[in-house]
Amino acid sequence: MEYDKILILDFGGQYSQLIARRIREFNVYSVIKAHNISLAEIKEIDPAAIILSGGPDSVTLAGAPGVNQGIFELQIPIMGICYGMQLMAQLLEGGVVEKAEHGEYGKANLEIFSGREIFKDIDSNTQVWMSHGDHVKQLPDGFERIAQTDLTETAAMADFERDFYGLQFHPEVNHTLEGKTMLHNFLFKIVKAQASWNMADYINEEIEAIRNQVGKGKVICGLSGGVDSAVASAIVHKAIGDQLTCIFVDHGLLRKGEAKQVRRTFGEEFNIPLIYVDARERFLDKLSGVSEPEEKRKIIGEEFIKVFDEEAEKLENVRYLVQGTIYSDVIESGGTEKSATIKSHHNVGGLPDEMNLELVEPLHFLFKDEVRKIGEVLGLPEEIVWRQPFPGPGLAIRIIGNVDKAKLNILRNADAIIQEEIRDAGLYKEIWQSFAVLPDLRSVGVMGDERTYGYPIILRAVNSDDAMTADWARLPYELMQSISNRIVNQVAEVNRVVYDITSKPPGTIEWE
Ligand SMILES: Nc1ncnc2c1ncn2[C@@H]1O[C@H](COP(=O)(O)OP(=O)(O)OP(=O)(O)O)[C@@H](O)[C@H]1O
Ligand SMILES: O=c1[nH]c(=O)c2[nH+]cn([C@@H]3O[C@H](COP(=O)(O)O)[C@@H](O)[C@H]3O)c2[nH]1
Ligand SMILES: NC(=O)CC[C@H](N)C(=O)O
Ligand SMILES: [Mg+2]
Repeated sequence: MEYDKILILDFGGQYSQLIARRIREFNVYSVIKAHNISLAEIKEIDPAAIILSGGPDSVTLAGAPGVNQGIFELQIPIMGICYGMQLMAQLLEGGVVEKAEHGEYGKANLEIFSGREIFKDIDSNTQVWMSHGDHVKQLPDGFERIAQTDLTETAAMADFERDFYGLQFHPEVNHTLEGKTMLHNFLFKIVKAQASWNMADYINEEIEAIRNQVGKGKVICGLSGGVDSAVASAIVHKAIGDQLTCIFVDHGLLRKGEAKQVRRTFGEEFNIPLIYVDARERFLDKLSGVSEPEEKRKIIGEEFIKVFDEEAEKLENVRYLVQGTIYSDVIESGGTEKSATIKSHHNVGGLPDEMNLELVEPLHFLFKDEVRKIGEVLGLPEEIVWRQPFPGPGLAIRIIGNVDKAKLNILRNADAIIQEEIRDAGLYKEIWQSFAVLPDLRSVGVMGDERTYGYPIILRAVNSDDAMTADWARLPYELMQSISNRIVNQVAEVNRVVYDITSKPPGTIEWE
């Protein structure tokens, strides 16, 4: 690979992947490694620059994660972000870090008084996002203070001679309004990187990695009809051709008409063999009487793997399972060392402990909008690339409490009306997800002078960039009225429609 590489050393920060993603957006290659890799490995990577990420630990405590001191002798630019800056200050001669009297969390005004290239084209006062309890008390030799906030004297520091920079705030998050400019300045004015890497290169690298991983072995791919698995299978197919077979599982938790539509679209558009598995009864049996959300997720995750195992057995000599897992699935499932489990995504935290098949996940570190870009580069049809996400556990996590056929029917009918109305209003692509939720309660209504006692349907529609955060969509009133009318009139068991106006956080997109 002949592009400039930016090496990110990870100290367990929540946003380490976001740093990598910002760099990819500038068409520069980046690679994330654990903070403690050896100097020899670093030299092998031969980075054009190193970024030290944030992290939950405190450098003031014994046993805090460190880094090989040799990086400071490589004569390449280094940027430390938050914990990374504190570590730099502690390791370099003369620097002192201590616990601050007060932490600084959230938005802050950064006052810049120097900075040359790193703060080029940025106003001297700009909003940044902070999340720290420690601060740099004394600068290491050769450094100067280049910015401050009300609470933090050294909010940024630089050694212009050696091109070492420390930022106490997080340039990678959107709340740091000029964060992208700062990273851009670092990459192109300081590192002088070439913007020569792109998604096509990503695809080629993945193809090579997949070939190395699977060799001549046979591979199956869980194909759901969603964009992630469509893109994952397309990449794997490019890599290994007819070693790949796709498996589409109908677990009885799909939406109205979905099984048919997926079989048609992929049967026609993809020249990859597709096996359809009718697993409706077995999933519903396993879910019968179960109401706890995490329990449902685990059951579904496990049953998926059983189905994949059985299909693999039939095909013989299959050792690998491709999944369209993306980074938000991993983070929410508590899949990185420090992250908490919000919900066990069936394809990550919901997997059984023992697995026969080895996973192949070419999109593991990407965010959804990047997956869509790859889908476009690969020339996948627009209806696949721009399909709204639909969770693997399907309608089971949109029915609060017990799942049964009667409830599935109600939810399917209500959901189909929402899909149709959103499409007719021309909003399908613009909205991240729009769907119905069926809660486990009923209320009183009056229809045709009769008392009704029926279920409400919760309408959920959100805007998002990457599913990590989301806001409820400001749907036009006429559209909401039309959805409400149609659902109450056409879905017999429903007598009320409500709209969910909660963002994420504090809510999540799905209800379970
Ligand atoms: N019904 C299914 N049959 C086979 N595999 C599935 C099914 N549902 C989900 N999977 C597998 O689980 C992975 C994760 O599901 P997820 O819903 O996150 O992705 P997706 O369906 O590919 O895309 P999207 O998020 O846009 O719906 C899929 O990429 C796929 O590999
Ligand atoms: O494949 C999946 N398996 C799952 O178990 C799962 N749970 C949530 N989702 C989808 O992930 C995104 C974030 O969802 P939440 O805000 O509800 O956590 C949203 O797009 C959800 O639809 C899932 N996808
Ligand atoms: N976000 C961070 O990297 C925090 C660094 C360190 N844990 C602090 O509180 O100062
Ligand atoms: Mg899906």
